[in-house]
Amino acid sequence: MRLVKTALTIAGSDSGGGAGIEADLKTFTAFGVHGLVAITSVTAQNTTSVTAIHDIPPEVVAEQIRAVVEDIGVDAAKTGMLSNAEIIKAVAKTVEKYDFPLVVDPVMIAKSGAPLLREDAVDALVKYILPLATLVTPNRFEAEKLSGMEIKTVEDARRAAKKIAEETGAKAVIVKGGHLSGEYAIDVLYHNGTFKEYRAPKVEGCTHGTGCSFSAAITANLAKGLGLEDAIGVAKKFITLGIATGHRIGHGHCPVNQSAWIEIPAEKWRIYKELSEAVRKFEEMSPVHLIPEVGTNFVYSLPLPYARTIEDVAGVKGRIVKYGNSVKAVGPVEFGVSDHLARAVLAYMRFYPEYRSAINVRYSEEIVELAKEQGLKVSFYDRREEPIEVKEKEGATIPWGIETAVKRAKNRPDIIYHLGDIGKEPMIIIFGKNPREVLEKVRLIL
Ligand SMILES: Nc1ncnc2c1ncn2[C@@H]1O[C@H](COP(=O)(O)OP(=O)(O)OP(=O)(O)O)[C@@H](O)[C@H]1O
Ligand SMILES: Cc1ncc(COP(=O)(O)O)c(N)n1
Repeated sequence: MRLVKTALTIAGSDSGGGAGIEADLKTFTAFGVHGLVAITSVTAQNTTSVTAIHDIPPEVVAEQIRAVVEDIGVDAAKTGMLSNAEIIKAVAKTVEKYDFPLVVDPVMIAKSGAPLLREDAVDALVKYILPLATLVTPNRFEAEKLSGMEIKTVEDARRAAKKIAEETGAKAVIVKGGHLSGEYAIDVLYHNGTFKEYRAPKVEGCTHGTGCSFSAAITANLAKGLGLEDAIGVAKKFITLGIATGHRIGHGHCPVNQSAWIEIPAEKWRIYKELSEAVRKFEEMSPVHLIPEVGTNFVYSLPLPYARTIEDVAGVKGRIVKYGNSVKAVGPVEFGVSDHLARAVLAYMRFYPEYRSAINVRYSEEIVELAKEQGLKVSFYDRREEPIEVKEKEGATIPWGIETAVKRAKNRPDIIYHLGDIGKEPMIIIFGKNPREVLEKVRLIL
């Protein structure tokens, strides 16, 4: 029995790795599905433009499909860029022999504006491929072309989805709302005579390859056995995260980040383990004199671009407190449990992205002097210099303080302290790349 599920993408290659086959394979991997490919066309492409297109002979496209279906087996398939009518006919003739679910992303024009489907091939797509589709995933412009209607609102999208399904014989149609105006990205599914909406807040981010990755995510989840509506629900979460966390590469439309889906949970687990271990070691050191009145926290953040809010930073729930002659973590390591120190590390990471961990300890002149003697770089900020507009903004003091201290220092400071204010205890914060490095600095001042 084959334990791993397989998904096949029949699509073009994007040398920029943002869309096409490359996006599909990364998406399949993110869902733990083994990816198979039938390449239809090789494009020379980056984030700004498509500069060459070389179509693969139709019989070679068909043979790639046959080769993998007959040996490995395909649990679900998708099509992307099909480029010309001959390839479309060859693909239709081949896939109709098999009974796997088929998601059709009717790719027509790249985000950068280049046509990826010949004008005269649209009819072939409608005639040969759409009748075989389990789901068709047009964006606004593709849906306008396929339905012959103008789409400006979600209501228009509903009518277009129904019309495309009824006229082409596709089993289901989802008209995507990425190109519609409004604060939500709303996709409208028409399936079994009913409508369902999928919505997510529109995010600022990277959108090259969204359509490819979205349809690949649906395909992967169909391969895993989810029903169509559930598969789309997962894909919607996946694509929203991928857009929000895209790496800003190239000079044009940056690509969706397909790894975020697995990288964030994996990183969170590593952070949890490393920080828990470091907290245990800190307890063993029993540094009672380093614990301030408000307690100590010890934090470790997700790397950028995933570190966005305090929810992305792990800390000790209830902080670390004095307990007789020892120190004790009140609760376990969790994400989103630190406020002040998490803000400090997020602010510090804006200048030094690799420095993701920090601990706060009691302020005293001796500790600061000792740190300097040990070769640690020290900087500070003065809460009395805080501008009024910063004071009035909730949660803005610490980022302002860290920025001020970082800018004041000639070199990267290992330690930043402040002398307190009315009702605010003075404090020292020690930064490091990871909890282990932070502990080494704590040892130096012990
Ligand atoms: N800025 C955004 N924020 C959140 N979701 C978005 C955004 N833009 C697009 N989406 C979602 O991404 C998915 C793909 O939609 P889109 O309309 O961008 O497809 P597309 O134009 O085919 O993509 P592409 O051609 O870039 O590959 C849909 O679920 C859509 O709602
Ligand atoms: C090979 C290939 N397939 C599909 C797309 C569409 O993606 P986008 O509209 O995001 O450019 C593309 N640019 N290249």
